[in-house]
Amino acid sequence: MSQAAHNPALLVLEDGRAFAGTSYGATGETFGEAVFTTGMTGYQETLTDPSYHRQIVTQTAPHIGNTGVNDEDDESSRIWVAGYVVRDPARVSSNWRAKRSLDEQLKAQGVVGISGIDTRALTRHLRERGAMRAGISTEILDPAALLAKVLEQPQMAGADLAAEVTAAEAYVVPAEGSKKFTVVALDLGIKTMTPKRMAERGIEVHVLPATASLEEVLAVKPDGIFMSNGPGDPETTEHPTTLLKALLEREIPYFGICFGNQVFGRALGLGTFKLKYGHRGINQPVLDRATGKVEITAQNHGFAVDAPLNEGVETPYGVAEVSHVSLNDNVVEGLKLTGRDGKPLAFSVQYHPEAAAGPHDSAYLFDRFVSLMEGRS
Ligand SMILES: NC(=O)CC[C@H](N)C(=O)O
Repeated sequence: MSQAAHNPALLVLEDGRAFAGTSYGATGETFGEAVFTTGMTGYQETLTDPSYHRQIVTQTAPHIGNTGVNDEDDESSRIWVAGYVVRDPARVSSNWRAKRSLDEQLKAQGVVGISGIDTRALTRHLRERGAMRAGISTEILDPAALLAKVLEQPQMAGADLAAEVTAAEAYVVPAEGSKKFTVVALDLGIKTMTPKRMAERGIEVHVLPATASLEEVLAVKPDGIFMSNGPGDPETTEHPTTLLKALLEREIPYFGICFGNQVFGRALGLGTFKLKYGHRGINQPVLDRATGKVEITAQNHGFAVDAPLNEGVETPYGVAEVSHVSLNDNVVEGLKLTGRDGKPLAFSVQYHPEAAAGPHDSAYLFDRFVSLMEGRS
């Protein structure tokens, strides 16, 4: 190991729990909400998921970095996690696509991390006490001093972050093969794989910044509307929620993923709330209540929609129902709306059917979006 790998680092949680470890990635200090993800693979996709903006992510899998970092698997243009916590980083990257080590990539992008700590104890702590603010430092190694800085940081509840991750300019992802439909995708922190999964099905995707107006959306003459995943508290999504209400009023088919599920819930008049420690990983079981099928899903959410599980909700746009639930804790994992004409109008899921790095059980939802638009064209 290099000399730098032996530099000390400190992780402190806002309730005072501290973990002394070794510097990993960039040196310096960083702050965010401490959360854990249970994915055994896909660390490159995790790191570049904009929904992790302002979060310090710990991997429950102990050995991370084995396959290095390649030029193909990024889910956006940069690493978004605020900090990274790994038990036992790989000393050697081994994969035919690897261009550099994970440690090098973290350093190149200035991402401060810590390794060599008991990530199982950290995960158990977050599971018992809930996700909470944290800091990692290679400079302040006194827990009380770092804790004082952690306590100055903003909470995730109430955080309005979409503007910090959205595209500055609109762009188009062309349909692969012959074009069947045009969709506007509102970018609240969209991942690369999402427009791609639509393009593969003949959809031309117009990705618009989170601030796009109703006029800008309608100017595209979309057959359908999509709203993406994204960081922050769904209670702050006033503009996307107002926009979606206007689009549902016009009976334009809608599909939402993750943040897009929460925006949909709010547009339907439902509330959202913060989960104790959230769902993050690529091994989360979900029940599709219409078919009785269980999907193993990719997830990354700390908030959820509050909806009655066993009765429909009357809304100005039709009747809404809970379509999917988590088999771990019954949290709402999907919503569907039947329009005033009795036909399906909109649906959304709290998890990630685009699922890079898998699993692909939920890819059928993109086909369902195509069918939804066919049913209304
Ligand atoms: N991946 C997402 O879109 C997450 C949505 C929201 N920020 C949450 O944590 O619940």
